[in-house]
Amino acid sequence: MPSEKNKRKRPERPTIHPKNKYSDNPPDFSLLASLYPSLKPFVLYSRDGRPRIDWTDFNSTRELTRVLLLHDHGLNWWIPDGQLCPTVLNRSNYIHWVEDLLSSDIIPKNSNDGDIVRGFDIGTGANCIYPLLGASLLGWTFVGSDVTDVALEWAEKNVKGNQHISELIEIRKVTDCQGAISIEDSNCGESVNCENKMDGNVTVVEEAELLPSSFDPPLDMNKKYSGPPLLLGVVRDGEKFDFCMCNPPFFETMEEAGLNPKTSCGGTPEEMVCPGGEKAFITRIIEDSVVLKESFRWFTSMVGRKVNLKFLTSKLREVGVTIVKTTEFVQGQTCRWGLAWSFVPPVRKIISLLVPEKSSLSFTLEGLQRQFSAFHVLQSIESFFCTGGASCKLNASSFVVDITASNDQCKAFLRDEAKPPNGAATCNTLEASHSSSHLHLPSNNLSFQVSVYQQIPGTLLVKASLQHRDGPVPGVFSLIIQQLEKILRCKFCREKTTRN
Ligand SMILES: C[S@@+](CC[C@H](N)C(=O)[O-])C[C@H]1O[C@@H](n2cnc3c(N)ncnc32)[C@H](O)[C@@H]1O
Repeated sequence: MPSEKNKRKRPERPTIHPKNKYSDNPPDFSLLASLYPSLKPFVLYSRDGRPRIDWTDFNSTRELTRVLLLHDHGLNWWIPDGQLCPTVLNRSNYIHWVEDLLSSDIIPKNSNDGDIVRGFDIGTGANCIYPLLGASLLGWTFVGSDVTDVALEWAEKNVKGNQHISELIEIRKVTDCQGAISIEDSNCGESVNCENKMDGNVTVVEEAELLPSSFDPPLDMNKKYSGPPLLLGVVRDGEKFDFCMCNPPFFETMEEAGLNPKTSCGGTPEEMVCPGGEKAFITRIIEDSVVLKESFRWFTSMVGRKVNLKFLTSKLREVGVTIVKTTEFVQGQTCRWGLAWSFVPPVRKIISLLVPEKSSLSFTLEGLQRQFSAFHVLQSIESFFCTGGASCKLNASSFVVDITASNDQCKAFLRDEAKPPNGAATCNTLEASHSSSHLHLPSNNLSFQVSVYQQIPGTLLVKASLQHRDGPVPGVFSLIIQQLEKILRCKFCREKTTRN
């Protein structure tokens, strides 16, 4: 039996970078409402008296963002109706992750510019959130690029409204006339010159891989991104940056953007959608980075879907980067990933920063049948483990199930004849080679937590985390999760889904 003390040590869903202002002090809505009367109408109270925000109301989320930026960052800020409204906490996590990258000694630091850090925010949006946070929190300088008039106009307003940092941020317009530029076009600088006058939950798994530095990059000639330029043609001759960052349009269509009923962060089609979705958008950034490898120390982007993270990571290997790093950002039920790469030869030999044994596993369920929700999947997970006799605790508000299974129960999950939960009787279970009789099973209990996250409508991410990294045999854990995956896919998915 776990002691009372151990019971309390349940792994929390990692949500926030330790350097994030809110990691120890989450926003106090009640206090903020008393200080800022304009927020008052948007702070509601639950039956137990706890203050909360209606995340489904755009005006609430925008007012909260405005107040947090003012109160905690001394920033004046606003966006017009319908534009993408950032959450301060979530966006700060990305900034702090970049800060970690810059301060790590994996690649050499720039010696020329003293301590001035220069960043490039691809698609800064009307909210201009990354330059504002980077400049106010860390004194970084930025170029923030965008294509739409409204984004450019409001990004400028948001910069000019903050005189103390306005010198640090340039808003740069990207035009379609630059769109004709291809990676092979060596005259890209000309188009840029004509435009020169303008402008959650944190790291769970982090990996750094050293890749061979002498690698001839085969360029993918079959580019799918067909929009305006991203880096190549926007970055000017001779410009040097420490990093670029990007929160790309994640989706291919507004239907796919699907508008999560639990939140309303706004977002116009220009902000949310691009042909080919984030995969095409980030692939173009990768292709641009090959040409601009001397201009940036780190290239980074947010990635919305794990399946794309896999694709993009292998794309990076193809183009001959020296380092790839990934991280995970979690906010509420949403998971996003950070992807970073560099062409700079590393100063030290890091083969892998991954924990030696995988204590965290995940898979996606795509093509979820319409009648099923994340909650059905969660219940099915509980039922799978309860049927095998394990002790299960389902937490419906955080979408997690905590499971503790004994040795014998582990065996039961892995036995070929293990009964899948209701409705999945025809699913195959593990192959004979994985039969429990061959396994060295742990002598103590196996405790783990399974979480379900909504990625986009019709796609769920299921994540399982072992409670003790130094605990029982990890092979068993991974086989049990494979078993669970098979059963859930079989029960809930319309078609073949992707393994992560
Ligand atoms: C998802 S929004 C991100 C806005 C903001 N950075 C944030 O995190 O809230 C994507 C932004 O990329 C911009 N965008 C799309 N194509 C672009 C391009 N080729 N160059 C620069 N920005 C682009 C869109 O106008 C939009 O503002």
